[in-house]
Amino acid sequence: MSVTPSNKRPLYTGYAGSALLETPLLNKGSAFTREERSTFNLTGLLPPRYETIEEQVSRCYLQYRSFDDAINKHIYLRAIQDNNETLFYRLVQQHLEEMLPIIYTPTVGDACEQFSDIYRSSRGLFISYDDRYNLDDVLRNATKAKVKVIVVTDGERVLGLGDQGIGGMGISIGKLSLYTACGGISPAYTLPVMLDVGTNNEKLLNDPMYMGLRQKRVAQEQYNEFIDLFMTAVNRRWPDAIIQFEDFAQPNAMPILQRYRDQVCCFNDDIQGTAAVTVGTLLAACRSKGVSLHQQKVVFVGAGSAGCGIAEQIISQMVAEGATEPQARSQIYMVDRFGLLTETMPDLRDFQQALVQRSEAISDWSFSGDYPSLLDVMHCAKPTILIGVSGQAGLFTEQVIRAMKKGCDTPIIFPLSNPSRQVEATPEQVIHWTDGDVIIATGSPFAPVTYQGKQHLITQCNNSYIFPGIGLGVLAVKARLISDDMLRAASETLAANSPLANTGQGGLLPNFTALAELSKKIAFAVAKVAIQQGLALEIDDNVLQQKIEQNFWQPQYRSYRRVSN
Ligand SMILES: O=C([O-])CC(=O)C(=O)O
Ligand SMILES: [Mg+2]
Repeated sequence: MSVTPSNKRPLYTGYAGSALLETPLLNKGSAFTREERSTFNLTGLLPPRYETIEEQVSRCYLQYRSFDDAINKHIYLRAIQDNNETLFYRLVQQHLEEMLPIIYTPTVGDACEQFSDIYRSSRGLFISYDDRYNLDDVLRNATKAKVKVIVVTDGERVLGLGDQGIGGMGISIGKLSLYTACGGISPAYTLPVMLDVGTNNEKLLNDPMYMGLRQKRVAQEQYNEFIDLFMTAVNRRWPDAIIQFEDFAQPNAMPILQRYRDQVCCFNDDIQGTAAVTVGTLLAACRSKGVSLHQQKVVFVGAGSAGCGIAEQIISQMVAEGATEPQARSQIYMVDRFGLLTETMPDLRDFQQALVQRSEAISDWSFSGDYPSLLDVMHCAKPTILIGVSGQAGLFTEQVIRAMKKGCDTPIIFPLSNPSRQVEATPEQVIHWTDGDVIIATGSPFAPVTYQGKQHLITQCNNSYIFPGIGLGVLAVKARLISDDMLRAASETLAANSPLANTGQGGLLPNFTALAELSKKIAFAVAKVAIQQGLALEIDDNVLQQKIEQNFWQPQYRSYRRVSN
């Protein structure tokens, strides 16, 4: 069977003249040919030379290099995105490693914080609480007829930067840029959404530039009603779209996921995406060390929904490897603000209750406070894995890391908090404090560290390894829901592609430049599980592979045919 990939087919459009140049999904700028300029009333609107996309990319890159600050590079790239999406993705594709930290973590964090200050042009949907009874109309205003992936945030917990109000739109945009650049989802099918229910960030409320609702976040009951209205309206308008929840605050993230995950094709990136990438990276780390995950003792710093989500996924992986569930649970230590979560600790959330340590398990520990501190846990439990999801810089102190190293060889240490400045310890610190005998991965990108003549690559354990592939797989087979087993398939595929585990060399995870190929593999594995679980279209492996390849959008200009409006 040979089918023309979607980007090779001509596109029929009624847009012409300046309207065509102002439509970022269609604009080709100086690459409009002589014939196109004549057919689409563009003659005279552009400099006379006809350029290729490669020539356009060269000019953009030259301009890009003229900016020194990351935030200015970000603003520049976003401007190209809002002017000519094909060119934007071609540029990013050609300079992926250099530009991902600019359009995504860590610079996207600054862009969220400064969102109103650097605002240039509209993108996506801002759905304000005031419009809650008008949602059908608002969704109609999104000119995209077919939306396949939505990233929605309410901006309450953006990366490790807390409440950013409408600034959260920056993260929805950034995630979707990766869906396209690394997951091959056409930008014509993606929609960033910001649900504006106010902000509790005083600085923003007092900032004359702030462009969101100037009020405190609405009360819980109103909030729940709003989310429900949104989910219902979105499902009515685009019943097949994947909805990715992003950067919701802890008290809402898990309940929203639980509420909708069995009804709508949705997932929470911070809980499930982060869990899937962390488990995949841990599996790779264990394999490269020659040990099994189910033999490890794991300490978490940060027992929020992200930390607990990862812990649960580790437990199910340990069980899949043959551990009993109680055994697996006994090997997980969750440390939060007040210390180790134990069964006597009051006011725990439901999802934390299942992860407490039993009193008898720590009865012979010596510690001075009400609950064991992180350092106490290091001394008494002798963990082999340490994961930071606290959102707080500096929590992995020298004392903590040295205590861990004393208790085990080659500890596995993942300070995952984002962006870079929120990291629990920098890779350089961790490498020094462990005398270079450590396996490390971070959430944000860090440069390699040379210690005693040896170069350590710093793997970026970021959910961007997971979500583009999930999207591609789910869309290939029109999966109805996203199950835990689908996420586990993503983790295992990631681990199976670890350069370090497979060859003893290179990073724990493939380079970002390999993300597109990796996403296709993840998509295949995820889609297969969806089919096996009866959640998707039944198609055979060859057809599935073909669909994934064919659906993978490439940033190339299509030829246009004019139709009358
Ligand atoms: O965006 C990232 O880099 C990872 C993520 O989801 C978060 O930290 O909330
Ligand atoms: Mg996030």
